[in-house]
Amino acid sequence: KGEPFLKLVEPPYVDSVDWAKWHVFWLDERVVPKDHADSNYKLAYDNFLSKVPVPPGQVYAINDALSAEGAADDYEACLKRLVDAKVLDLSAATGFPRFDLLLVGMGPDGHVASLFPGHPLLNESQRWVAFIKDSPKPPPERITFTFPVINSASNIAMVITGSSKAEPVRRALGGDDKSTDLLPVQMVAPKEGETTWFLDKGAFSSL
Ligand SMILES: O=C1O[C@H](COP(=O)(O)O)[C@@H](O)[C@H](O)[C@H]1O
Repeated sequence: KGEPFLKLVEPPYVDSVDWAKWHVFWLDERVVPKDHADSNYKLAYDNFLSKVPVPPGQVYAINDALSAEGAADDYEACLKRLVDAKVLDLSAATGFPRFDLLLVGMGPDGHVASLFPGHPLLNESQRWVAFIKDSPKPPPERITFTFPVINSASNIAMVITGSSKAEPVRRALGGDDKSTDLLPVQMVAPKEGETTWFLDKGAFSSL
């Protein structure tokens, strides 16, 4: 996951980044302990954050001692405190937080973050961070940024690998999708930002 960004931990890139300016968040997280094999924090820490000097106080993991509801409330409150402290901007267009860059993956079913096809959370319009307890992909309990937050970002990097993702990539980018229900990946449409797609041969193979 996020393979192109792993180059950043290697020379010459690692020395060309001002890591002290970074604040790192999770677009979605599974409600499991931070050292659990399913933890997105663990994935990012093991492969990326343990290798670069981002100040630990600027790495915002979820509170894994809380329930899914509690962790979503706590993460949203954390974002609101960072807006008050002027660490995080609000989008003038939407009133939701405006992240500089979101690194977004996609599942073979077209889900992004923990926003799954046909789930009521796709229509969440008020919350910044929501919880889900019936994720069709295990583990079932997660928290996730909502679409208003995703679509307020300045830049979105869609990083998608593997032929199992070719069909939803085709629906999103092929320009000939006649389906009436949009896949979550088709709902990624930043209002004032730019989306860049990073696809390997497998993910690109139906285009
Ligand atoms: O569960 C999740 O799945 C997607 C995609 O995962 P992949 O294993 O099919 O690459 C991911 O982007 C999301 O953030 C994650 O929590």
